[in-house]
Amino acid sequence: MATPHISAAPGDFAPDVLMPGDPRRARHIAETVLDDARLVTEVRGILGFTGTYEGRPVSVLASGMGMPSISIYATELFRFYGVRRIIRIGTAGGMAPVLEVGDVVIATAAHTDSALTANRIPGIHYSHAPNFALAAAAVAAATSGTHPGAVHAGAVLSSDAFYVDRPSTNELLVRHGTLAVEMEAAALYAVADAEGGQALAICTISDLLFSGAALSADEREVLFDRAVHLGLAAFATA
Ligand SMILES: O=P(O)(O)O[C@H]1O[C@H](CO)[C@@H](O)[C@H]1O
Ligand SMILES: O=c1cc[nH]c(=O)[nH]1
Repeated sequence: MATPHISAAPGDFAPDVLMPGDPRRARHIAETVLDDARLVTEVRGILGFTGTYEGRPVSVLASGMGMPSISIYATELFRFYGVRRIIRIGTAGGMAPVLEVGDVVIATAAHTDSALTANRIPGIHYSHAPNFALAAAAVAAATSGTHPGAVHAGAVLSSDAFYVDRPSTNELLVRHGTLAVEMEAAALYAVADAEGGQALAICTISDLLFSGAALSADEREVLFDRAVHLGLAAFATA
């Protein structure tokens, strides 16, 4: 049973899926974190693998960039492949001055400028929230000492645009507690709600909007191990 965007066979995906934006990050996770990982789909170069982690089946599938793209993959996984939980392993731009490059943000809420989710329930300002058990388990793993390093929990902005100049909007968002900007979490949370699944986004800060500090593209591809292990801990304990 292939879908328009996934060529895997029934049963190829585990119920738990890690979802980075970048297909090469999906391959890196499969090759360095999972045991016995095998490629299960590569339509449009969006790579998906299934293996095990500490004996539990886990899949990893790239989402591509932006809310339309992650909405397609998350919907097809929940609706047609029996997937129950998706954790986005993303990068994000740091907005709040407390953040440093390499910090991890567990997205306990996602604001958005996108009409994609606003149109789901006309007239309603939809609340984009992760599954509470997954978020609580990731926060607990972050504070357990097993995965040291700065981890923050709070709201992100899921933006439709990467290249956009809106300093006053960003300032207001930070004043209202927003930590970082990325481009998928809100849509993932809305799809999970609509499809009866569970979702969470854990993002590594790849650059700082207020200082210009940034990871290189190569570093962005691999420097998210802490986020991956927090996600795997959340799957195991939620
Ligand atoms: O690194 P990923 O997971 O793709 O996430 C961030 O990076 C991309 C933009 O460069 C957007 O997808 C944004 O959300
Ligand atoms: O600034 C950034 C960095 C990563 N992802 C984004 O969407 N924005």
